[in-house]
Amino acid sequence: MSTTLVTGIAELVTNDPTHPDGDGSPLGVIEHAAVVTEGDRIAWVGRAQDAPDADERDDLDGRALVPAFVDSHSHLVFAGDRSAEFAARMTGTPYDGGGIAVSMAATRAASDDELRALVGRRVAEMRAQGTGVVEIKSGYGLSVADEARALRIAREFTDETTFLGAHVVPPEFRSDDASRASYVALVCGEMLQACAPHARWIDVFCEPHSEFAFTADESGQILTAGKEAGLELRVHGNQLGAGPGVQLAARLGAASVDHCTYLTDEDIASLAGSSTVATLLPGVEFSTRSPYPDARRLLDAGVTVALASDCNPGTCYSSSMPFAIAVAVRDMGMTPAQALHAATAGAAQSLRRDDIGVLRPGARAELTVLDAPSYLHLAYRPGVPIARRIDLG
Ligand SMILES: N=CN[C@@H](CCC(=O)O)C(=O)O
Ligand SMILES: [Zn+2]
Repeated sequence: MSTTLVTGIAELVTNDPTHPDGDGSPLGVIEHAAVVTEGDRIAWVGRAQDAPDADERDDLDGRALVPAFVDSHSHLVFAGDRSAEFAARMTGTPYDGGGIAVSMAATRAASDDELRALVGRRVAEMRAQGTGVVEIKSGYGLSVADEARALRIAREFTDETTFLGAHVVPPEFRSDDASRASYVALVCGEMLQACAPHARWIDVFCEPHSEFAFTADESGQILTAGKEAGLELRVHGNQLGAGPGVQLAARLGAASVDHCTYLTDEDIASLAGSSTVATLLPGVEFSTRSPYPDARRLLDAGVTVALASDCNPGTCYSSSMPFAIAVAVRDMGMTPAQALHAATAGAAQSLRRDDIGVLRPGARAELTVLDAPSYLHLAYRPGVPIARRIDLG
């Protein structure tokens, strides 16, 4: 297998605090560094002066190199857009999840090839901004065939696929309580059976503040059925107000609870005593004019925090992890180091992966180069396209 020596790295973020050449911080920063890759894996990391030889060389000419961003929350399988809904929100209309049915109708009407092309374009957009591994959810099909199709297409782009039949109750099941209950039964039964072969994860929009989303009881039923079918758990929780999602996720051992816009002290205590990662989605508060959560409350309590884009047509049509980092630093109380760690190692932990989000021998060679001498520029230069994933494999 061919090896490549990457030189000219002014600043290398390893996320390996134990590296002997590192600064001992959680980012494990090495100055004047080099990296050797072998195929799709990291073979060596250290100071440039100690670097071994390799078949090929790539000189970064004084740039910073970081682990590729891990985008652990996205909804890329959709057709159409909801720009008019966004414009209405900017003049005061609150977000309530009702628009998901609009995207559902457009997505159901699209052909497989149209959806595949749309997802491909969005993944390429992410890669061009420094993202490596991406998680992709279903959730705009909301029928057995349309959810399974969304996951089959998502699987063409990533192994991190998430069944989100419980995104909202679709309009055809909203007439009364019995009809709603029959949708929950469908998600737990036939839909789950059709989708589980194409998914690693199951997720639910647990949100009592939206009439379209799911209660704690319904969410618990759906997550438990998913777990029995061999899927691992994720939760959309506490997005529109304080609610049961965070504590449900912690109790059921979910890998991640995402949004966490509104958190009580009890929510934070339950996360601190669990293995559940709190995934913050700064683009959502930005694009819905919602209050930003205080990431410091979580970090001070010892909770692992991840950042992700939540790229979707409703609450945040941005695929940019550097944007999420910049907003988290500006408005959520994170330091630039905490935000980068959350967008790489934290997000990897939310996917229960130890082979990404870190640059150490044996990890995947998922590398992002910055057109800047330091990772600080990610937040310092918002909106400037300085990050790009490099593929040496
Ligand atoms: N809130 C639930 N789901 C998405 C939004 C989906 C949409 O509005 O289309 C989210 O993560 O914010
Ligand atoms: Zn989401």
